[in-house]
Amino acid sequence: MLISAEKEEILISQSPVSSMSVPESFESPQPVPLVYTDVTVVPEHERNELEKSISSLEGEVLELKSKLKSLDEKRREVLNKIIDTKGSIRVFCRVRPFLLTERRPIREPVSFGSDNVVVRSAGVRKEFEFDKVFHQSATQEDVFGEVKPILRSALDGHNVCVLAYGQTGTGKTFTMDGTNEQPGLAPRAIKELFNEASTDHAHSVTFTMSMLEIYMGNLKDLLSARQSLRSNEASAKCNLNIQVDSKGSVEIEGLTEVEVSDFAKARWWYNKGRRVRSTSWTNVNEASSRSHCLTRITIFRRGDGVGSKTEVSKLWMIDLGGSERLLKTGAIGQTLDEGRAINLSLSALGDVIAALRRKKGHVPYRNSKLTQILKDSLGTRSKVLMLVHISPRDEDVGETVCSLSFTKRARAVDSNRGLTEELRKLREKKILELEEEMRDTQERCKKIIMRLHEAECQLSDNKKLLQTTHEKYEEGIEERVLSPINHLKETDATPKSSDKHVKISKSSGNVPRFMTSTVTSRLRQTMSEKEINARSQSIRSVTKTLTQFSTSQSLSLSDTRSRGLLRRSYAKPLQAATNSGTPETPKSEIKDTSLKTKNIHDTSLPRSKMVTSSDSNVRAKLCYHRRRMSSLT
Ligand SMILES: Nc1ncnc2c1ncn2[C@@H]1O[C@H](COP(=O)(O)OP(=O)(O)OP(=O)(O)O)[C@@H](O)[C@H]1O
Repeated sequence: MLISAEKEEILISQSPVSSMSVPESFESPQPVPLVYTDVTVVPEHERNELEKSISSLEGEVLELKSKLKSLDEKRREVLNKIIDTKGSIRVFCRVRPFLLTERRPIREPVSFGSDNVVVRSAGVRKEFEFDKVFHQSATQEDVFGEVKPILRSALDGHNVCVLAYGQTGTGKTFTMDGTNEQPGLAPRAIKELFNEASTDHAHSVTFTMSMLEIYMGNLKDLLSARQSLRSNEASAKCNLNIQVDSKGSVEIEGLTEVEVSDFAKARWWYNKGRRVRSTSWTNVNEASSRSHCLTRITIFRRGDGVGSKTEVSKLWMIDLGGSERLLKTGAIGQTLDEGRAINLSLSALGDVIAALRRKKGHVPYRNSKLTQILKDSLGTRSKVLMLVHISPRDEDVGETVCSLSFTKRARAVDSNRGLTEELRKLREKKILELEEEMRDTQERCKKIIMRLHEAECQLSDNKKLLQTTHEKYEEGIEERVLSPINHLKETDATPKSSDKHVKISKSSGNVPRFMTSTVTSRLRQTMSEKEINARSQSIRSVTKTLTQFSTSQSLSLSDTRSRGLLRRSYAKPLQAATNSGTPETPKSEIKDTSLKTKNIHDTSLPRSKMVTSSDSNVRAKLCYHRRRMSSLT
């Protein structure tokens, strides 16, 4: 037998032989020195390694995902604790700066600290406490920074409500919508949701959006296609009904809900809703100040695991109607009605928040449309953030005191004032510790996500490589095994012109990647080539003594494994020639393991495992391959 299939080893002559100007007339296979080259075994070796690497990467990805899941649960827990310790209903105050058209008084009626506001009017000093006060110089970014944590909470499955409250002209719309240059909370929050969702590797998150307006107790769909109708008709036809399902989840019948796949789409719909709101009121005395505008983002969060449920949560961003006391300003007619409606719903909202804050048994949600809609988002599992806006003007002091009093009710119980100094310090310490734990967990999550991303990329690359390798490998076997004898002839023949090399190079381009030579194998091959060149003279004389390739030593190609071996043994030198960029002609020959080469090298090793080299380094390397090859037998 010429080739021992079990040994997976083939002795081939090296391409440099072709440079020895072998006469074309030389019919019988040219006896050449037998040089073992391990390039024939590298592909098998690499494929095995590829498979091993894939299975180890798959294991790592699973492990990382489970670690990420438990860290994510921990992060959720810690965040929830922080929000609960700070208070699930938080009230901030934002003081509007003086506008260019306004005159600054010598003694400003409103002064403020980091968490309190003091109003002086007619010799009376009133102080109000808040979770945070945003001064006149506070930017949109500063405000958003405080809102950000509860957005994370919305993504974690909690219903969240952000409300802008205050007298007309104090900056509610500026805080919620902002301008193109200074975007407000709503566009920033939507962007942040998309950002956060894109980094969530354990869940797939999708969003839908709805916008509506409550005016005089009627609900108007701001994203409806019917908005082309004139304002009055539209409001009449869009009086939507509020439904509560058995689980207590609130739904508004017929309200348009658009799927938003990215921030650009969400922004487009948001702007559309705002436009509809502002244009529909142009004939009605800027009544937009006397309506509430509600934007709802519904979050659908589904785990990657099989059978995992979809969690649904809502983020409400609400620009409330102006809170001024229209009844006391002598308003009449429609303005009076609007004022009544607004005051009713705002006071109902105040009652609900106060009841929740006091953890009172009964929460009066049914007293207004606004509180009915927000029933499932103002509850115990929800997070509420109210931003009270006040004016710095002297003329507005009365309204300022009213607005501040409204929120005083809302935060009467959990406020710091009710706590002793010791308890207050303890609470602050606990919050700091939790925040530290949160940062640490987030940092660990980030590292795991990075590694997970790397591992997934690596895994997908390796899988592609293995797939290509298999396909090409199978194709190669089919093509070449069809006519093995021709193949033998082809490899035995000495190409006459460079055209032949081009052809070879082209065909070798189809050689599977795992069959291409590695850096190490190319190095070994180069060393072997050098060795051959140095010995070319002695080789010439020796060749004559070599045994001719006999028919009894021909290959049996009925065995598929032998075919595979053959194919690999051919493909590799071809590719090596291509890689080297030299027009070398691979003049490969398959030699019998029993070739009489004893006269070349006196060695006890079987000929198939014999390596010729005078260089000790090469010998050492090749010895290693001898060992490896013998271990395959
Ligand atoms: N923090 C701020 N910085 C700069 N300008 C502000 C700020 N707050 C409000 N303004 C400006 O004050 C004016 C009134 O603000 P805005 O319209 O937002 O008030 P509003 O409370 O929403 O009024 P309405 O109830 O009528 O809708 C706007 O011109 C706005 O640009």
